[in-house]
Amino acid sequence: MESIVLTAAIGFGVLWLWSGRFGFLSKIPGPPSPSWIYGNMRELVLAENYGDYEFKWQEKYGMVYKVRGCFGKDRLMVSDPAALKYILSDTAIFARSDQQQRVVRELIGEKTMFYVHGKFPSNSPFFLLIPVTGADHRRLRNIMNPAFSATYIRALPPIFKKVAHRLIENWDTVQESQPSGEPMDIFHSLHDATLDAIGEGTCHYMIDNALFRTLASTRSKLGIITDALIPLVPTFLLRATLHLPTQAFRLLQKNKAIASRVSDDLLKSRMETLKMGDESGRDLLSVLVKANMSDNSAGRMTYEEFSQQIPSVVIAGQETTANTIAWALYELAKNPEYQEQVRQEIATKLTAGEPSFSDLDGLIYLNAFMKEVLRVYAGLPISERQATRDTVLPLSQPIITTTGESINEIPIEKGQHIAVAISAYNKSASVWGEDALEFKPSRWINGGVPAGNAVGPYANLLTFLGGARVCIGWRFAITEIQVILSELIRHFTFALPQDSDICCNVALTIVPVTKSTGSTSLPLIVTRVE
Ligand code: HEM
Repeated sequence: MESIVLTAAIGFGVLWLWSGRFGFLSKIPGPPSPSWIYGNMRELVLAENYGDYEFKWQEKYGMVYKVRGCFGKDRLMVSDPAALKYILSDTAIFARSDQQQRVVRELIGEKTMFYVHGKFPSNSPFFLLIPVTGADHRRLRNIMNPAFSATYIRALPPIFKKVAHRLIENWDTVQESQPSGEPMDIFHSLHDATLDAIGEGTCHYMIDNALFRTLASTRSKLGIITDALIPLVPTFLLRATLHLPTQAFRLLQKNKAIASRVSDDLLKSRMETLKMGDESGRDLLSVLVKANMSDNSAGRMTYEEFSQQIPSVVIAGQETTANTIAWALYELAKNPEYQEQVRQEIATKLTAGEPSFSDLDGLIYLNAFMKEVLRVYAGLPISERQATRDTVLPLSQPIITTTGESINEIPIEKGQHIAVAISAYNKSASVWGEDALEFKPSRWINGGVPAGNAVGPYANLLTFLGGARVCIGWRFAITEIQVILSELIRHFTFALPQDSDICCNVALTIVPVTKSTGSTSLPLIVTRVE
């Protein structure tokens, strides 16, 4: 009996691994795969600088091509605007991949807005039955949207300015304790600052930095294999693994427990305020607590849903924003002239008082620079999707198949993995021109950027994705970056140490890594402006 079950399981596994190998996708061109185990994944995610291979593949094969994943599974890399719009518009056809869904469910829970969607891709041998639908995602977004609207975000610059000044004090203290001109690692303190900004900007609450430490670490060969195997591992085994006593898993469990305790405290204290009749709060916490107390089923949020949204927002918004500011300071350190131009602009256009929305919008050089950072250093370079049913992907430009046909659309089979190539879209020559790979803030001033027909919500960038799952916090992030960057540039100059050897690695988001030490860090020479 045992041998029958074993043979059936192996047969099923082999079938699953080989499924799709002879479909239409076999005609889509792409780079040769150097390994059956890793496919092209090592080139994709372990490149010394993110995109070393990917951007060349895009140049050679165009905006839709095929790469091989682990164990021979094909995936489609997509940066074609028409295809992207189609993929991002309908979460019922293109859901997050089963690998991502399982990780999110174990790390946060199945009520987080990252998790809820339509049908689940069901070609995985252990596919899950999810008791929620796309309607739950829409309901959660509708409840949360007012706390991320332009009207609410307009109130945030003073909060972000306070956060920036705490960071400035922190850097002053570090500077006093070290010889002048010595490099200072700014990476981790930026993460603490963006955690403060999210806590105060969404809940008027200071999240304890010492407790909620970032998990940023880079990817490894083992991580690639683990990612590929996750959809195949039974849930009980996955849960048991996450409780293994390794440093990373302990930190993960601790963060989860803290997030749940913080949510409890927040709910209780804000409920008290509301019961006392103060309904004036418009921040995310007030919006969520009011929804939890609501009698109207369309606008109601259960306690479980409430407690999983706060950690989701922190996870989504802390690292992405901190890394973007880190890359901005790195580029300023590389471009001393542009840095001085931005500093002059801030000195003449921003008073020492509270910056308003329109003051921030009027900073031409700072905004051009920020857009270029968001374009070149898209925080999340790839987002995975999986088709929940057979469909046809439209293309804005025809591609030539390996059999020589010119095609304007690609048939997609249920279960197909799609990589939404965010960073590649932002660097595509057909969208941004021949100098797309260069870091060039002036393109935003001289009118060299595409107008209209945007895929993403801001400046035609895909950095915040687009469609139904567009980043809910994109306005929050833009305002936060504008305020924190302008205060840091006003108070400090930034220069690269002589032996600087920073690489751009991918963890989940893209992080600066010092090549000689292998550590996630960004040492810069930071000097007070007198
Ligand atoms: C530069 C900073 C940021 C970048 C580059 C960024 C990027 C993204 C991207 C690409 C997604 C889509 C992920 C996917 O579907 O695979 C996303 C979703 C999300 N982001 Fe952001 N984000 C940033 C800042 C923020 C901030 C500050 C917040 C909150 C305060 C936030 C909250 C969220 C949430 C809750 C989602 C999930 C939306 C949903 O599934 O409906 N993000 N973000």
